Amino acid sequence: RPAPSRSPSSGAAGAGIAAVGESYQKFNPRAYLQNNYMPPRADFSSEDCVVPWKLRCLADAFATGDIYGRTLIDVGSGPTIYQLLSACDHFEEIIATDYLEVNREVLRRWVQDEPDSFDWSPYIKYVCRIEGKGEQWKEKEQKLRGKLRQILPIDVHQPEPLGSQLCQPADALVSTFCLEAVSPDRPSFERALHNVTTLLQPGGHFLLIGALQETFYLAGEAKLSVVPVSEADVREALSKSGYHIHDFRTYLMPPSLKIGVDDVSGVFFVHAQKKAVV
Ligand SMILES: C[S@@+](CC[C@H](N)C(=O)[O-])C[C@H]1O[C@@H](n2cnc3c(N)ncnc32)[C@H](O)[C@@H]1O
Ligand SMILES: O=S(=O)(c1ccc2c(c1)CN[C@@H](CF)C2)N1CCSCC1
Repeated sequence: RPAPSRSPSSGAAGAGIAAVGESYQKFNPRAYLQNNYMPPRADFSSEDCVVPWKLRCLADAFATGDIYGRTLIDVGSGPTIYQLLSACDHFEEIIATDYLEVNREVLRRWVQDEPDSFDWSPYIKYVCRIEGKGEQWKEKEQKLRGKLRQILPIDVHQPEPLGSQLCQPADALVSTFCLEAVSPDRPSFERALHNVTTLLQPGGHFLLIGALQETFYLAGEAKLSVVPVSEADVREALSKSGYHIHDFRTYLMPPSLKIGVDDVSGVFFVHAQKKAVV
């Protein structure tokens, strides 16, 4: 008998992952954007709100000047681009990725400035303001559109998440609300992190944002399961995948933002660096 396959497609782990993939077939990008990226969660009125906090985390990380290079890959982009706004001055090419064609199409339509695309201007204006470079928001919007040259399919549960499409490891990764939202349990979360780490060159930086202690979220008809993770769980997973953690911040979701679209308790931001091979 051949040795049991260790690929994620076999056994209980494979069944859990297959169920996640099935649940995403009902994911509605427009509903997801409405739930998370429009008021009340899209509130820019105070630095204490979740959007300013998250955009500040990303802007501060890039402002160090330590994170730059030729390519940055965004893992599990979904229908959103806010997570790339502070990156676009530091990379020649940004590669967006998602599991679903519906989300890749939403991103393509935004890049092409199609009339029915989501209005990210409040986010772009805010990032221009906190970066303090005097950049006009339309300038940053066009700059990001110009850098977003590839929008690729991805599956973080595969040992090679991008299949054979990646010619060389990226200089940096970004991933927001993806790994915990697509993993049925902690071991698959850790394996997914290990898999995406193969996309990053040694010494490369990873900006990882996610949900703390969340068990579900809604996106139209879809109700998606989320593996609840704590700060310690995230730190352990990063350590197992060979990262050094430069910065770890958490944000506690205020009751006013607990609006029934999920049961998230908080948000984490990590600036991690893949250890160079010695
Ligand atoms: C909660 S959304 C995050 C979207 C976006 N990054 C954000 O910050 O809002 C999770 C995303 O993971 C994608 N996804 C689902 N299964 C995946 C898989 N196996 N590998 C990679 N991405 C997957 C979904 O299509 C969805 O766009
Ligand atoms: O923290 S958010 O409200 C947010 C944004 C996205 C998500 C969640 C929370 C929680 N559920 C996740 C499901 F995976 C998706 N936020 C939305 C505005 S921009 C900063 C992030």
